[in-house]
Amino acid sequence: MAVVEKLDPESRAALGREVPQWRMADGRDAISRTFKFADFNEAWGFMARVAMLAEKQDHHPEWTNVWNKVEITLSTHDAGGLSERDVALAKAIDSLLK
Ligand SMILES: C[C@H](O)[C@H](O)[C@H]1CNC2=NC(N)=NC(=O)C2=N1
Repeated sequence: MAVVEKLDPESRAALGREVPQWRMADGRDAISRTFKFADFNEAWGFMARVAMLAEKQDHHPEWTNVWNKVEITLSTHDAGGLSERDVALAKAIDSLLK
């Protein structure tokens, strides 16, 4: 397994521009975003697509789903915090909505 580095300060400072829809997760070195859909069917379809992205990137979300709401938190367990992998997955997830 390649060593995964935590985000460097410049990349951290750029998060607001790179992934503007994501916020820092409370008390964690992680980013979170909440998605709301019309109903469970839409939410589940979104989760299925995120799951495929996660498998493709070998980078997996921490997530909860309540009916039409999906909350996703991204952090890199192998790095003990945020890494470029989290930014990449967040961008890929956002692109599912376009
Ligand atoms: C063996 C496997 O490649 C690693 O465990 C991957 C899987 N998915 C992962 N997902 C996340 N979020 N962090 C990781 O460190 C991670 N590591």
